[in-house]
Amino acid sequence: MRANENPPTMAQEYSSRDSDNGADNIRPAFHIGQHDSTRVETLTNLQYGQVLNAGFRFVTTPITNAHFHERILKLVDESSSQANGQQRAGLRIDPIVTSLTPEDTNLFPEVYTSGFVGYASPWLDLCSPDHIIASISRQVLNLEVDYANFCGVRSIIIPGPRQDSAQAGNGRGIAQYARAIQEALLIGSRVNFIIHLPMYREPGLEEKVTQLSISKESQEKPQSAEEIDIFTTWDSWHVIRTACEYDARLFVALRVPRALPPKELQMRWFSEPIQYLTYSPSTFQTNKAGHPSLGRLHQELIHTYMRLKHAPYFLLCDIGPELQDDPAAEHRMDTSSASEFPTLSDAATQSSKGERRIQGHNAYLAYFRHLERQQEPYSELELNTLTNFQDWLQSPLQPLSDNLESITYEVFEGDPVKYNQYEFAIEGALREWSELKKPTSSPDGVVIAVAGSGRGPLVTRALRASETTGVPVKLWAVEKNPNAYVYLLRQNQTVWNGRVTVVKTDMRAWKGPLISSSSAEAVHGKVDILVSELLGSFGDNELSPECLDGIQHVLAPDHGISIPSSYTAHVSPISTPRLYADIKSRSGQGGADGANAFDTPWVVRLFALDFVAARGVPDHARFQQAWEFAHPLPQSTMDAVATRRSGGVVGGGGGSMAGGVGANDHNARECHLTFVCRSRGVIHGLAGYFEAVLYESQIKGEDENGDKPMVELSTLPEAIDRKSKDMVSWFPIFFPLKQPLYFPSDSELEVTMWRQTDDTKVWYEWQVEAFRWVSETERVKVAGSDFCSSRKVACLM
Ligand SMILES: C[S@@+](CC[C@H](N)C(=O)[O-])C[C@H]1O[C@@H](n2cnc3c(N)ncnc32)[C@H](O)[C@@H]1O
Repeated sequence: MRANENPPTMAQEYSSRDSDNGADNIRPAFHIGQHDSTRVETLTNLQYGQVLNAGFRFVTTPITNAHFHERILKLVDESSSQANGQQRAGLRIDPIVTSLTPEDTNLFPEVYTSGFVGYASPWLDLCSPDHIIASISRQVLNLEVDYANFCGVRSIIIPGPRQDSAQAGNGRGIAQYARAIQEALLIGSRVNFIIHLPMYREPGLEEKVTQLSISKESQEKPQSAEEIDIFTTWDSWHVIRTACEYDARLFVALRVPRALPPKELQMRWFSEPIQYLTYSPSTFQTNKAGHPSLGRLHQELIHTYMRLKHAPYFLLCDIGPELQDDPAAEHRMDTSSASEFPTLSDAATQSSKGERRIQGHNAYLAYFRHLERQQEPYSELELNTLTNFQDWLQSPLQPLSDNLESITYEVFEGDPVKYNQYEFAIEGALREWSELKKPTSSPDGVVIAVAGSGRGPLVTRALRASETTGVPVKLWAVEKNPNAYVYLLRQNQTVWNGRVTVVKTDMRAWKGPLISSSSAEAVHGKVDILVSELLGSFGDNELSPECLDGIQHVLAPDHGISIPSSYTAHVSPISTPRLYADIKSRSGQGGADGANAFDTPWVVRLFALDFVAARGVPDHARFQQAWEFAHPLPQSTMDAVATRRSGGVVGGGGGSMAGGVGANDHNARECHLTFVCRSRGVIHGLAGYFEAVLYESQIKGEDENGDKPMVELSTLPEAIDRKSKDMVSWFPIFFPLKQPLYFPSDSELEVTMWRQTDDTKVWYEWQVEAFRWVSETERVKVAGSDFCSSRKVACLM
């Protein structure tokens, strides 16, 4: 995990224990709330109790009532006639919505109010091209937000932009909507804002929401299937949250459609801050027994979303329960309209909603409880570690310049997969030594040095490999951390039976195994197998190349090998709005982490993300290799480095790269990669991974296919299961962009990265540009990120 801080543990409320069958299975818990779109007044205490008794955890409430709606409609009417006169006089005076009166609302602060989720008036039209309607809508929203905030309501759902209004004026409507939300965020300073949006706009299913006023002709014409652009709702959301600067109090309530869109869009939403998944009767199908159910794809979607640490809640809309004890409820049923929300301005459309209040509505809730029980239980690893670390930003470790604590080593040692792979690799190498009769640097056996031994787990594995293969070894443990050195000495006494020689030194200053110190000058021997684990989440970011270069001179020149023998860094551009918001809020805070929050790569278990690059495009894979390092370096490179360093002071033949101008130039790298993106989107940075070849056998035809077996590590999502399944020692690294970079559909994202080095430090630089083909031969740049630099990622000193 390369973790030096721990996230808060997964709260118990995020999981449910299955005690039905006596098993101790913990699985994601479903929090299910209820929304009734015909409700025009706050629930009474009794009604609230009924909803809870029916098995719901929370319920939505209107903030204002029908009286207020009527007052506003009157204001719209009056203002519209006045506006005609003003327009003729060349004036534009916006009407003023006066404050709420006790008649305008039934919501008052009560002990249970914080259990309510406010639902802003559905008849608002914040995008309206009619400035009177837009202005009144905005003012009403502000009043409702302010009042709900006062009452202690902690979340308010706001119906998303009306499509017909939003489309008017070339996106002006959405901008207007976004601006109104931004203003409301300032007013309701303690409230979370949740924008209720469909996953995508389904032609013909566009809700006929009642409005303050809009002419019938402006209702959109039905779209044909080919015309559907499934990203338009996401576009609107992107405009809104961008205008609100990724405010941490802004979320989405996602209306799940009956026909799910392609995975691409599902994953796009997965990466967004979804607070609720909302379902109405139309989402469901009926099973053979006549009960509501959801198809396999819907179940998969729920399963995927429920693995999130902050999993969305479910909001069941218009499925009951009937609140019969309230006389007004009956009345509401009779007068509600066929549209989703009641209107006073269009009585003609009113009809009974009785048919939508399906009998046996609790079947929906029962079905969701059934789905809850179907969720796969968390594995031990998920429960104790992986879920907690989801999207949790950590500073990369710097084991060279810092001395790690025992607890950090303990975390490393908790992952057997890495150590198993190392043991296989050492076994393979030892077999090679015995089968090919390779020379050894000591008469007592193959000389193995574990460089950077930590508390010694690789030493233990090397001893085990020797026992398994029957190949005798001489073992050296080299560690610069003085505290870990004490631990290693103790391990040698208590566990390794004195079979290991422990040396406390920076490996770059080590002169090799001491053969004799009796004469005036100490004699040092060579090492046959150099084992090290100095890899970071991006492979080279913990300075493995520099450290190994520095110790290479102790390796037997003709036959010595390094485990690992090579490692590669890989990147992919990703959309991670939640991480962006997190980094943005840190960057405003100052402090060690905050000041340069965008100039730092972060180690993070990326989870709520969307890989924007297409898969399977020849030469433009979703994950691409940035660069590679291999060990040992060819002698010619070492000679060139030595020449460059010749002016510097390097103690006793050590290989330190420090001390001479340009001595580390050979470890600089650069890459320029092109990623193809079919759908439009936004990226917030680059996900970084690594792969390492620990050992590749020199004995041909050794495995069942006659190939040379390879022992590898990989953190790449596409390869980890094949190469090092269940390995959790490393989480990915994230290179953030200072500003989100939006790109149109069919774009190419060009990523340029540098591994920079001088004689004291190593750092990364990165930049992304978006291009689009405008003809067969011409490509134009459509967007570009700032130039980003980690300034200093790791110190060589
Ligand atoms: C990532 S830890 C691995 C520890 C151990 N091998 C394991 O797998 O648990 C890297 C270790 O290398 C040590 N190290 C890093 N650079 C070193 C250097 N230049 N010389 C000696 N030790 C070094 C660190 O102190 C740390 O103990």
